[in-house]
Amino acid sequence: MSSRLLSFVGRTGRRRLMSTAIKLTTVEVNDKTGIATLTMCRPPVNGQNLELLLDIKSSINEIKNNNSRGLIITSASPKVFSAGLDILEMYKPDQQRLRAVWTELQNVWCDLYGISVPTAAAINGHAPAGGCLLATACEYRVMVPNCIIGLNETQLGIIAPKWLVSGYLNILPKRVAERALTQGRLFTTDEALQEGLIDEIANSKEEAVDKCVAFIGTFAKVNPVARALTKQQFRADNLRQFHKEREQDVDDFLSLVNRPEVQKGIGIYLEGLKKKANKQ
Ligand SMILES: CCCCC/C=C\C/C=C\C=C\CC(=O)SCCNC(=O)CCNC(=O)[C@H](O)C(C)(C)COP(=O)(O)OP(=O)(O)OC[C@H]1O[C@@H](n2cnc3c(N)ncnc32)[C@H](O)[C@@H]1OP(=O)(O)O
Repeated sequence: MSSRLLSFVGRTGRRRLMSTAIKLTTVEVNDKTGIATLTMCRPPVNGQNLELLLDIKSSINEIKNNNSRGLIITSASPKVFSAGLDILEMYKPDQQRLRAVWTELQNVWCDLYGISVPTAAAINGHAPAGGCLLATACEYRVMVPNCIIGLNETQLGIIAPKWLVSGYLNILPKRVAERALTQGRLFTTDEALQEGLIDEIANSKEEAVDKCVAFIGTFAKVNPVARALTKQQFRADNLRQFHKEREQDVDDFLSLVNRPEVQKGIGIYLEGLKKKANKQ
């Protein structure tokens, strides 16, 4: 939960500041299907800052504990599923906060990747980098047309750590994953379908959610314990490896982000994003 300062004029005519708690995710459980939809709501692009990551983590835990039959992750933004890590968190960063951001990204990934109920992503917009990470942590992906998805880290001059790549490797043939990662390729919706990075295309967010519901429905007659243990068997090696390396991974991330040439690169990248947004 993030807290925001709201400014308003009180009866005395003085401007007052009020601190309110604003949740950056919502969880809605459908009474009929028992499926929970986790929606990210951090405009404009669901940039993954510390607060959004904490809220995603707490929503996943809520779903774990409320006996939902499945989890669908989607976005409240009309054009973007998630633009990945909020680049502002990495620019001239406060060190403790930067450490917390990466730790929470790790937490979100392992909670979503490891949850026992069926998971699906209704990708209702662009999903680069950390957006792709969330989608590939799920078991099924449905995406709307004319968007992009992929791990573009090498395009940014950085290496995606192993755990970030492992979702990719669960889905794509090794040959395709290696080429896409070394190129920092962002797939269009059609290309993603062709390569198997997504499972279906839907013409709207609503249709994407419906298709995710239908996927989760395919498990209706499967014993949930047997299903969960089978999923765990497939994912346990990646999770074990991740837990071995997670502390070192945080240190590596911090030292990478703090390098002067990386800081310079992030500054230029941010400028480019802002210029592009102003042109539109
Ligand atoms: C850059 C070097 C990083 C070095 C870090 C070192 C180590 C990290 C190791 C690994 C980390 C990997 C995980 C990551 O997720 S890194 C993040 C990578 N994400 C991206 O490259 C996506 C960038 N965004 C886009 O491509 C487009 O915004 C997008 C296709 C998602 C949407 O396009 P659209 O046209 O709809 O929107 P825009 O006009 O581009 O953006 C609107 C608004 O939002 C701001 N913004 C966009 N993305 C981000 C972001 N990731 N973080 C912060 N802010 C973002 C953009 O600047 C616009 O803002 P404003 O000008 O309106 O204020």
